[in-house]
Amino acid sequence: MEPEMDALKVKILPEHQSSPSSTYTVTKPKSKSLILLLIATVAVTLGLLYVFSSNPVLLSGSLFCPLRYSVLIDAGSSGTRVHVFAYWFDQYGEPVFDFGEKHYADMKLTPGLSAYADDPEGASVSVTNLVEFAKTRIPKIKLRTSDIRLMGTAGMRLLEAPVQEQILDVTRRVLRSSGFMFRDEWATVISGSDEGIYAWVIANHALGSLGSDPLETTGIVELGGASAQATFVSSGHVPPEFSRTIAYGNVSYTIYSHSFLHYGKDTALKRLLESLQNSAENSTGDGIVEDPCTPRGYIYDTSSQNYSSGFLADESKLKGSIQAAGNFSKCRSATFALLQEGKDNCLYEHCSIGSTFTPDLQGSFLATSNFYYTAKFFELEEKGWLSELIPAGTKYCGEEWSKLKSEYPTTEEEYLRGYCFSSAYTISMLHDSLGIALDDERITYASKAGAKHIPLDWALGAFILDTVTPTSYYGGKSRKHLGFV
Ligand SMILES: Nc1nc2c(ncn2[C@@H]2O[C@H](COP(=O)(O)OP(=O)(O)OP(=O)(O)O)[C@@H](O)[C@H]2O)c(=O)[nH]1
Ligand SMILES: [Ca+2]
Repeated sequence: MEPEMDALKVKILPEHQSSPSSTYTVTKPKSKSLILLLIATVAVTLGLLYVFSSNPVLLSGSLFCPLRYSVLIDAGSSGTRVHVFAYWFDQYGEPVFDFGEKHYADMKLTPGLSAYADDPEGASVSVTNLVEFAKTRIPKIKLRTSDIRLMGTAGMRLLEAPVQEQILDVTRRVLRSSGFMFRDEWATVISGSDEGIYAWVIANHALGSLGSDPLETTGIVELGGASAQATFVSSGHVPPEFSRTIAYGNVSYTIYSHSFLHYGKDTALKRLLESLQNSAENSTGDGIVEDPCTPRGYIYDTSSQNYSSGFLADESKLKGSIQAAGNFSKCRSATFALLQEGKDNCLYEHCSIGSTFTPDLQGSFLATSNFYYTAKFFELEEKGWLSELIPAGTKYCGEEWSKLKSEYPTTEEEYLRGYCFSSAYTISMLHDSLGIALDDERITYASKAGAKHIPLDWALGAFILDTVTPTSYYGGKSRKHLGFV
């Protein structure tokens, strides 16, 4: 995304703003005809201003509404992504967001920062590269007034606090010297509840339901690498520990938001394999236990370094005790058992996953991240996809690994190996545990939403919310109410 060049050739800048590179300097006219040319140019410009002023969008980002920039780094378990936003405030002081390629750019690097637990300094390379990418998308003159923030999610949440801080301190050092506007407290690990709210915000912004009737909004269920989120407006009772209230425009939303830590696709698969290994070690038979979530013939010789998330167990340790024996219904039962672990510690009227309360899901939902990747791989219909996933997963889990590799030669093995597991896990989570009916057409899978196909990345929701509502980031103010950005 090149900084948007100005539509007009002659800029009349507000006096407080230095003239950016795109402004042409009008030189002293040498003759009468030049003076006439200058007068004609100014007259045409004023005429255009009058015409355009009735249509602010055309003026946005160039004349009275200069582009502003913000950078957000999402430190996820399977990768770190930098998001670069260009935005402006219209003549009413309202922020204008555009996530098209002219005003938005992103890049992802693997592995995630949590993979540097044993070498926190190693995280600096990743963050430096992401910062350099961001700098290619923002005019140099704007860097010092553009904020950069880093938000860690489940991958970082799973680290011991001291290790988290070591990695965060490394990122703070890089961000301090980046040339962007930065404060140490802007590199943090966010709560799962915040992560869910941000994803809900971008989804409803994209769908145009942000600011409308709460019961018209769309919920989000997201299956990440190390955590899963469920976020939606519930008309039922929500205990305060699961309830979040956000105001957008003049509408207040009371939202159920929870992040199921350890229940991401990668961490759940790791837990399943570890539990199988434990039962192999405790078995009285030949010490080999079947793994119903991995296609027959798969050899557990992948060291976790080969996986982007770094969360999958070092599978080579599993050799000799676990045998791949893909079987969808057995995998669905095994993953359901995983989701029900800890249920006897439930303190609520009912718990959906572990000892966590979830109100009955209501309204429409978007299923994102690994739910999306799995449904997309099986080329399922967007509506009614859950019921289709069962036969598709049953067939896939029953295939030989060598056949799958030859059938999908361009699919990364890390992903190919996980589709048996993720198909069964999707059903045991969304249907068996959260109670979504298999034929419920209100839940669709997606990675983008709305007429403008906006990416459903929680980071975009964080950017929106922090621009329009006061946050601790700016001493209780929002970007909208601050002069510097
Ligand atoms: N099948 C498939 N899986 C993918 C692809 N890209 C990413 N993933 C998987 O999707 C998950 C990443 O989704 P994200 O929501 O970005 O998860 P994350 O941010 O890395 O992890 P969290 O810290 O839990 O949020 C990981 O499990 C990846 O292995 C893809 O192209 N295909
Ligand atoms: Ca994520």
